[in-house]
Amino acid sequence: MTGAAAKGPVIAVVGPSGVGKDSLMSALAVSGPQLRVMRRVVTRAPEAGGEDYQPVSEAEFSALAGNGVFALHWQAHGLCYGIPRDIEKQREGSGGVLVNLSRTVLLEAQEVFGDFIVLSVTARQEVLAERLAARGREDAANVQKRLARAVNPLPGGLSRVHEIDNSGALSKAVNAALAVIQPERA
Ligand SMILES: Nc1ncnc2c1ncn2[C@@H]1O[C@H](COP(=O)(O)OP(=O)(O)OP(=O)(O)O)[C@@H](O)[C@H]1O
Ligand SMILES: O=P(O)(O)OC[C@H]1O[C@H](OP(=O)(O)O)[C@H](O)[C@@H]1O
Repeated sequence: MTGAAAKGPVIAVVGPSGVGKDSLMSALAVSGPQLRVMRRVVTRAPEAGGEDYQPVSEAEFSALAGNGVFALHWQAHGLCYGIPRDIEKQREGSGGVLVNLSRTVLLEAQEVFGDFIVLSVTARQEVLAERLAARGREDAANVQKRLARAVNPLPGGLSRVHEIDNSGALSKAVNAALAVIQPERA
């Protein structure tokens, strides 16, 4: 009789645009044993680059949402973002599933996922501006809008939040995040 494989936690990686959420998640998946990265559904143009996401049109997104495909979904930066219910399968046998979430849906996510850890990634404001400009994924107007959103606070009531400063070398942030995730998984 084989029982279901133990489920790893959902590890939300959150913070202002440009702080390094996707970079940190990719690096953690390489260096963190059995950590997985959840692929999101986003109404962003396929050629935008950056994270590995499933690009869909707004009409496709609302059909998916209407059919209950998402465990969680939200809107930000003029885009729609969805986390498929398949995340529960990804959790099985993992050390945790990393997912880039909006700070505005963290309380809902805590209810939905139960075993839930928040990595709140931070960096100095001037570092954010430099990184967004260098990345070049958004135009100047959109970069300004994203920078204005940087100061949004986390909601109260979250039970497991850890701040990860990514102002310096990415490797430093990766080690800090692993130090947090390992004991949480022990
Ligand atoms: N520690 C770091 N040092 C230098 N550059 C970094 C560091 N972390 C990330 N970057 C770079 O900064 C830019 C933004 O990183 P990334 O796209 O991972 O941020 P993000 O938080 O996912 O942004 P968004 O929310 O806009 O998707 C990228 O060009 C990335 O290569
Ligand atoms: O400011 P908040 O609400 O925390 O996040 C806003 C959006 O930015 C991030 O997505 P991406 O980095 O644009 O792909 C988040 O996942 C969210 O969708």
